[in-house]
Order: sequence, then structure tokens, then C-alpha cells
Amino acid sequence: MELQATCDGLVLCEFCGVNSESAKDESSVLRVVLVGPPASGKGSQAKVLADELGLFHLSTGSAIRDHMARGTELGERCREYMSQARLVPDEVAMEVVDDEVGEHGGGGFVLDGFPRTLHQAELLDQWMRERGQELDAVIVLDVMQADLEARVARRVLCGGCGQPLRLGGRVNSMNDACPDCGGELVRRTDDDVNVFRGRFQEYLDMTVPVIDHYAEIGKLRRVDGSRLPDDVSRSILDLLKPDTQEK
Ligand SMILES: Nc1ncnc2c1ncn2[C@@H]1O[C@H](COP(=O)(O)OP(=O)(O)O)[C@@H](O)[C@H]1O
Repeated sequence: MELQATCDGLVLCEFCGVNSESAKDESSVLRVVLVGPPASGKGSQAKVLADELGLFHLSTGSAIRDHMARGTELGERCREYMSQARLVPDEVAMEVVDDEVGEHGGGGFVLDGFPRTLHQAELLDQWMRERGQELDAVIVLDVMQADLEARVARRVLCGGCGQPLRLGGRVNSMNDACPDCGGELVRRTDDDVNVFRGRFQEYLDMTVPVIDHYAEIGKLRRVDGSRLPDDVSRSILDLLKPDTQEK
């Protein structure tokens, strides 16, 4: 498909004549990866970033769960790995990114949960090279293991409305009711400390090499993720400001 630039800066499809969404001026597009250990808050920060900067947010974990819920062929390929809390094969994770970002990421994107292995980072780099694109920044949220374990121990969920809550925040014990819907509080299965430690070790083994890779090529930015969520968001946005302004 041939796309042609029009005088107002949009891009016109040669075949259907439609000004596509991906038509945003290429130079204003921001492409960001958020990396961090489990419970570092990268999912929430990715959402803030997407809302504030108008980026497409892809959480590969959520996208895979969605495929499984819809019973797609890709979802079926992931089911066994997911049920054993193992990473899906790198090529399958890349396929999810290719589908989703290929379709919706034309105006810029923030990835959360990908790349998770060095090979995935290489696949992503190649995928972007093929499109004549490159990442603007890879942001890592630094939080110490002890702080993460304390977070996990306090994290609960309303079984009714599904919102995440924190013991010592709006609720004090598992016997409290959800302050919004009155629902019963439950714990996520992955909020068990042993499950957390397994995932943290996997992060050290598999994802730290991704961080090293992006540090080597000058794309890495570090943010102290141990502060209040709003402060973390501000730091990330400040850090990306030069990129958004330059563009
Ligand atoms: N980049 C990835 N590579 C391989 N598997 C992935 C990837 N992202 C998600 N998954 C699969 O999805 C599961 C849940 O992903 P995760 O990012 O931990 O989601 P969440 O934090 O939303 O629970 C992982 O255990 C793994 O099986």
C-alpha cells in the first residue's frame, strides 16, 4: 500500500483515499518502552504516559490474556505458557506487538512488558529498523527488591469492582469492604511472596540484559520508581520533554 503525504501534513492512502490515523507527522511521534521489575508500577505509569502524551499503550500481558479470553489461535498458543506462569516464546510475544502496534501505534506508543528478553529487544530493534523507525527512550523504573516485596504484601483487589487497593491506604485489613462498591477484598495469586520472588529472579536473569543493551546504545533513562506514583509520572514526563519538544 502506498501512502502519500497531503498538503495538511496528513497521509493519504493511494487506494482508498482515506487520511489514516497513522498520518500524524512522523516527527511528532514518540516511541517509548517502560521496563521495570514486577510491582514497580510500570503498568500504571504506562497508562499515565499514554493518556498524557496521546500514545497507544500496549501491555503484552493484557493483550495475551485478551487473546485467550477471545479464544483466538494466538491465545491458544499462549495458554500453556500462561497457565504455568512461563514467558511465551519470543517470536509469539513479537507477533502480539506486530499486530497491535502495527495496527494502532502509528501515532506513537508506549510498550509495557515488552521486550522482556534480549532476543525480544533484538526482534523489536529489527522490526523498527524495517519501518525506518527507532525508539526514543527506554525508561527503567528502579525499585529495590525489599520495597517491592513490601508493596506486594500490601496489595489487594476488590473482588466486586476489580479496583486495586492497598492495605494501610483506603482499607486496613482483608476484612474491610471495598470503600467504593462494598465488595469483598481478595489477593492476586501473583501477590504471594514466593511467586513474586520467582518473577523477580526471572526479571534479573532475562530482563536486566535488555536494560544493559539499551544502555549500551544510549537509549536508557533511569527513574526512581520508589516514590509516590504522581512524582514518578512527573519525572518520566520531564525526562521525555526534550523529545516531545524537539519533535
Ligand atoms: N514480553 C513477553 N514475553 C513473553 N511472555 C510474555 C511477555 N509479556 C507477557 N507475557 C506473558 O504474559 C504473562 C503476564 O504478563 P505480565 O506482563 O506479567 O502481565 P501483568 O503484569 O499484567 O500480570 C507472563 O507471565 C507471560 O506468560
